[in-house]
Amino acid sequence: MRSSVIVIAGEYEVLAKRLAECGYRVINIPIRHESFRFVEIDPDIIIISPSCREVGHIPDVIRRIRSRYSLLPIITIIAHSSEELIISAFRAGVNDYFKAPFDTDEILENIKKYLKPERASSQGCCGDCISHKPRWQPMIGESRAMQKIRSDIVKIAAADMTVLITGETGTGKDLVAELIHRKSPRREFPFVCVNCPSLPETLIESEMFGYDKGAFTGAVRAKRGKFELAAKGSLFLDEIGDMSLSAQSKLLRVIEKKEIFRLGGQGVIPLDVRLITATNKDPEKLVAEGKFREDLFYRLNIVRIHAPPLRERKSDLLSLTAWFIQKMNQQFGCQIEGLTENSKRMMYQYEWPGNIRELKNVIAASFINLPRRKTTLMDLPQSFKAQFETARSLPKNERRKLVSVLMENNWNKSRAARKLNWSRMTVYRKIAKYNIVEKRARDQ
Ligand SMILES: Nc1ncnc2c1ncn2[C@@H]1O[C@H](COP(=O)(O)OP(=O)(O)OP(=O)(O)O)[C@@H](O)[C@H]1O
Repeated sequence: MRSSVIVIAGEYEVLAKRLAECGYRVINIPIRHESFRFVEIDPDIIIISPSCREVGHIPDVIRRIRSRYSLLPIITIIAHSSEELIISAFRAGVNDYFKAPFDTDEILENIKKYLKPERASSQGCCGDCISHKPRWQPMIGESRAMQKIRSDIVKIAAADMTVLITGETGTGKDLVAELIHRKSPRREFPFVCVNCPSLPETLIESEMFGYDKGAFTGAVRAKRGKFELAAKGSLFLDEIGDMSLSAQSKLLRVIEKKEIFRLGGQGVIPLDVRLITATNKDPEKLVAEGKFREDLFYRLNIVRIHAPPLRERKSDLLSLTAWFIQKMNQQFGCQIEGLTENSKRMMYQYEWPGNIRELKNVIAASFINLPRRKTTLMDLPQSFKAQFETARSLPKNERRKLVSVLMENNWNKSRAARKLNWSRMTVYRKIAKYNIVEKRARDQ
């Protein structure tokens, strides 16, 4: 088994030396101007250790890494921290943070916790590859919608068909994909996950189909692509709606021919994988707009599962909250029992645009204040409370809400998007959907 690879973004010589002594392969990269595409490195963990001048970039750096590597453990070391910064780091997806100066042994212990054997043996590069024995996570929720999804998963898993999972961001599509694999006859074989937008255009073929030795300058040894790595198992193509048109045509060819060729390879490799794809976009709309090939869409949309937004299954809020609190209790060595009635009320009233991921991040951030027995309103992160207040002050009707925020912000779409906690694309989409025309306040 190869040694675990630890990337340190920024400087921390003492720690780097100690990790190397412990047998880890340590790679140091700069924080600034870094693309965070670890194509060759395939790290097991990343430690972000910024200089004083770089501290403010932490949330952005974490977000950029997270967008490509949804499962990669990220730890940050902060010398001059504020509560706000730590919360932003959690919201951006960090797993753990340490305040410098820290005890090196303590951080070593924590690193071990994140280096699970299955991760250390995973292979791959862009995006995350989950190997034969992934750390499976349960799917929490007893709402009618979740019960339906569970029973659909069981039925779909047994039928070896291509699946398309749709749903807003953070609704648990990755989890659904993992469950389909886990319950399928292919469960003993790999579940390989590819984050489509993180695959650079120039590397798509070598990453997906692999290459033989000497296929191009620098190909000193043969490499298996994702399709081969997933042999007899499942290949999960996440964020398929963001795949370029040229990548789509390559994928279509493989699906139609049911075979792949390695770059520079002679033989044909028959395809034996189950394809699972997911998108947080509306695939029919992408097809209508010419952004997604219709022929490919029909090949992928054989069985469909839709993960509903959290606002439509609020009865799951309490069990999800309890689950995340329990996980954080283990992580931080706390014994929090749950939420106070006021906190619960606030959680119920909120619409959760970031869905379960947002809920998880809010709970994680509430641990910063190390609540005593129950999480009070005081413990909930300030940013969440501000978001809640904004949402509450807006009209319920979505069109009216959007118009009112646009007017408030002088029709600046970026500011309106920030205020609504939507992406700019969502703002533009909704403007089109509701036929909103920029007018003076009195005309709307
Ligand atoms: N039902 C659930 N029970 C427990 N945890 C969940 C559940 N659904 C989602 N999560 C957790 O919420 C987070 C977001 O889920 P996931 O990454 O699967 O969402 P997604 O829909 O794939 O998001 P995106 O479209 O942004 O990729 C993950 O940490 C996941 O483990």
